[in-house]
Amino acid sequence: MTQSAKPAVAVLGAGSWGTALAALIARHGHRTVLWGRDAATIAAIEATGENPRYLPGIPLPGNLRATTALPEAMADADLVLVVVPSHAFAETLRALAPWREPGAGVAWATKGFEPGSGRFLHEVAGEVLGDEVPLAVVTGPSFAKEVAQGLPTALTVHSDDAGFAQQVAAVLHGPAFRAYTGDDMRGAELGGAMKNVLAVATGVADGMNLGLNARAGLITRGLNEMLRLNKAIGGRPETLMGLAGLGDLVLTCTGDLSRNRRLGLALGRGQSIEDAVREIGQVVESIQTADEVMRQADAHGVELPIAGNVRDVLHGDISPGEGLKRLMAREQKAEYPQSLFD
Ligand SMILES: NC(=O)C1=CN([C@@H]2O[C@H](COP(=O)(O)OP(=O)(O)OC[C@H]3O[C@@H](n4cnc5c(N)ncnc54)[C@H](OP(=O)(O)O)[C@@H]3O)[C@@H](O)[C@H]2O)C=CC1
Ligand SMILES: O=C(CO)COP(=O)(O)O
Repeated sequence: MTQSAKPAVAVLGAGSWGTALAALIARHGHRTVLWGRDAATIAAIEATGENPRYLPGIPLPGNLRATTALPEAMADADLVLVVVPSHAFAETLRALAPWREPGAGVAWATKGFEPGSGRFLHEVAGEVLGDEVPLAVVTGPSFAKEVAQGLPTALTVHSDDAGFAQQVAAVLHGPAFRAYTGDDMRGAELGGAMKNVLAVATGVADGMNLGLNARAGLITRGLNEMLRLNKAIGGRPETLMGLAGLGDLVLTCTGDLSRNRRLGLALGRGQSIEDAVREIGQVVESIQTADEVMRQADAHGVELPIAGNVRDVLHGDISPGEGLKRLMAREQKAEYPQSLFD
């Protein structure tokens, strides 16, 4: 640990969420270095104290440093927080590994699975970094813009290493930010990934003006899909009933700051996926995550009608209207054929 009692933190990924988390941590008095690959964005942060591309108009704390040099960001960092999109997760871990200080744990706020393999991110991290490195996932209902603005937020940090979960939570916890801890990495990662796919569904319904009943029905049955897959993959039900599941599901399904919801809204209004993604101009994790969620579901023999229809709409195989028809035509059944809480 550095001279001051507070751990020094390297935040890797200078998009909206990496910048917001780095600003939060710097405000808490930690030596914080934000790494990003785009020289123009990093230079602008250093020169103007603002991230003009991802968080325009929001002042960043004066003690936050930014760099494009990974070794510089990693030097003397007691804790590493990875906040790149899921498609860049493995390559970022491989890049940071040689520069990690001995004893420094690695946490991530990325949501999704490894594209292509469908592996959980903690599995990827364990393989790339080895068993000895403390790992944690940071997840929960948290729009970057609101965190950057200092608005009250609660999220959760899950790790197999209780001490590391506590260290990461302590770095994040502050006057406007509550960080809880838990030890269910699988459930926490599943919740963060699945809510993005389900947000597309509610966005589509709202884009088609299907009403508030439809939205509430999709959120609730979406939670049911999360709980069912969670049971199959060995996550704990309470994780999905908390910040990592229900909390993030409600936020993303109802809040127009969500890029995944906005994608659904655009599709429901008849826009093409290409145009919608171009207009959003930021990462929309559901596009890859829908495939990986369905890969997990198929592997475990779990039926996920909402997520499956989202996947088919995102592939362009069916229209949003056809997706709706399919969901409404499903057989009548018990709400909980078996308990998901045992
Ligand atoms: N924004 C939010 O409110 C929240 C986001 N998340 C999650 O955080 C993760 C990051 O998303 P977010 O910050 O929002 O995304 P943004 O679209 O805001 O930013 C993406 C960032 O990732 C960078 N990037 C893309 N590819 C690579 C790569 N191969 N190597 C290094 N950097 C790369 C981009 O760099 P460049 O500009 O050069 O393309 C950019 O800095 C996602 O998994 C998301 O789900 C979680 C909670 C909240
Ligand atoms: O994960 C998020 C909020 O918790 C951000 O959601 P979007 O990626 O849909 O914007």
